[in-house]
Amino acid sequence: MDMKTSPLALLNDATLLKTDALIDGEWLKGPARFDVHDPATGQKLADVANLGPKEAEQAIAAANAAWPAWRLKTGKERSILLRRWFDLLMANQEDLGRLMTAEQGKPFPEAKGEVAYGASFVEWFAEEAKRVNGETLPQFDNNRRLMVIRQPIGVCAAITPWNFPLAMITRKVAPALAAGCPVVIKPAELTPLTALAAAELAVRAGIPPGVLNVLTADGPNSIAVGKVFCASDTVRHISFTGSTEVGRILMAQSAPTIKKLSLELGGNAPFIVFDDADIDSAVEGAIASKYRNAGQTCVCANRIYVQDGVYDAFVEKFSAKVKGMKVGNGFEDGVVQGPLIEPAALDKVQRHVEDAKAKGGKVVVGGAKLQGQFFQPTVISEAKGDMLCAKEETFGPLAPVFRFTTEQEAIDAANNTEFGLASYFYSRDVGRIFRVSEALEYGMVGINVGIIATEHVPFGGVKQSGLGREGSHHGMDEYLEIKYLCLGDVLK
Ligand SMILES: NC(=O)c1ccc[n+]([C@@H]2O[C@H](COP(=O)([O-])OP(=O)(O)OC[C@H]3O[C@@H](n4cnc5c(N)ncnc54)[C@H](O)[C@@H]3O)[C@@H](O)[C@H]2O)c1
Ligand SMILES: O=C[C@H](O)CS(=O)(=O)O
Repeated sequence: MDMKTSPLALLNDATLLKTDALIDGEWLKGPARFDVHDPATGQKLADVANLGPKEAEQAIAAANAAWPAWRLKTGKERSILLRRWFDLLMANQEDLGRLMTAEQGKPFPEAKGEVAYGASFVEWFAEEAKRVNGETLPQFDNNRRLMVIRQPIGVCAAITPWNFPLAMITRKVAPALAAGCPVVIKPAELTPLTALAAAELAVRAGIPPGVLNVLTADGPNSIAVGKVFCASDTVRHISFTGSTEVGRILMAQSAPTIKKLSLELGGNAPFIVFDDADIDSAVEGAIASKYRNAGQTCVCANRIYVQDGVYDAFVEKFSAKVKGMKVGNGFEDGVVQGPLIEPAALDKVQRHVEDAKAKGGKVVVGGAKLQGQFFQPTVISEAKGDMLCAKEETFGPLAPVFRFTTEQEAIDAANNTEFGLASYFYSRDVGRIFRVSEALEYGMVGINVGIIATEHVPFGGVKQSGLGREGSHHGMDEYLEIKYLCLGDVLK
């Protein structure tokens, strides 16, 4: 690695560049290594420990050994340690952002924003750790007392994606630790550096050895490690964020051990603009939702539906904004769209563009790959329901704009997918707002807004977008088991 030209040469704290895996408080070089590259330049950034099934078993054993002492801490004691971790994440926001832009590509300001977003889950669950309350119930016999307690589920495995290298980790690890569970994290092979730096800060915060383990692995070893997690009786909960396809695999692999699963999977978000919408506000919301992280988010607007009466005005205003977007290296001033994560991602966007054009779509802006792993921000008008971009998650900077006439037509089109994560619509008619909100088959609905996620809301989907919720007080439930106590002979 040529540190002279590497973006990581500018880290304020060079010791945050961790490349070994963390198991039981020890940094492990591992039996092999895999390379991590900068998607903007193709430059090698580092090589990282490439662990497999043997080390996965070690990490599970370490977590299980650390669990008794961790669960015996009071919620307040765990809260204090999580708060220290939050403070360290925020104190190192710039370095974590730099690592993230280097390995994932998102613009530096956006990366620093994700650090604050990811840290906010640690802050939130530091507080929730103190609120794991139980219940007392009316007795059915005066000689008994009935109560409900909630206890940590046990060793958790977290498998996370590359698009939010910190937030998708803390959204799982923070509630798990708060609830009293130890965790083994397997971060995406494309973006391990941010995860390892966050783990280093957790160690500095005083999270004990074995409570938080980070197992880095390349693609093939990720599959092998996943199988170990699924087959292990010690691992009681797998929290996965990633594609629906992999979610299905993990669900099937976990069936023999009846594991609790939290699945945050793929999306295909509709973004509906009605005639009565504030068009300028709808354009702003569509830009924010569609092109954040170069369109590589699970809640990006994937299909934009615009009612006939405002279709031309929306396409004109929206396209004018898209034309003005600056694409480039995430460290360059003014860049709002960085590279896509890998060549296959560009191929998928290009495939969706060519398919749309072949089926009558009109390219209004962009439509082509640029140098390297960059793709033009793209708008296609006259999009139709038989196009690939209507049925598949594009996961790139392509905005297909569909025309519709009636409210019911928009609802039916929006719901015509196996996915059900995020959805959006713009209207200022109160009756329509309630009719459409309640008719959309999605876990989340943005109304007159394009960005909806924050740490204290229940984030998650229905249908094949997943199981469970992350964030909010609901996020603790994934890591807690309910136990009913029936106490007899209490008056003797
Ligand atoms: N619902 C959400 O909150 C959410 C958030 C972010 C991303 N996503 C989804 O994730 C996808 C993009 O992320 P991605 O490309 O990293 O997804 P992916 O499913 O390819 O990979 C996600 C993680 O799973 C691991 N993995 C892959 N195959 C595996 C296997 N057979 N066994 C065990 N682990 C395996 C990968 O190494 C990675 O760590 C998109 O579909 C996006 O919608 C969803
Ligand atoms: O892509 C997945 C993230 O969950 C998106 S968000 O930042 O939480 O909205």
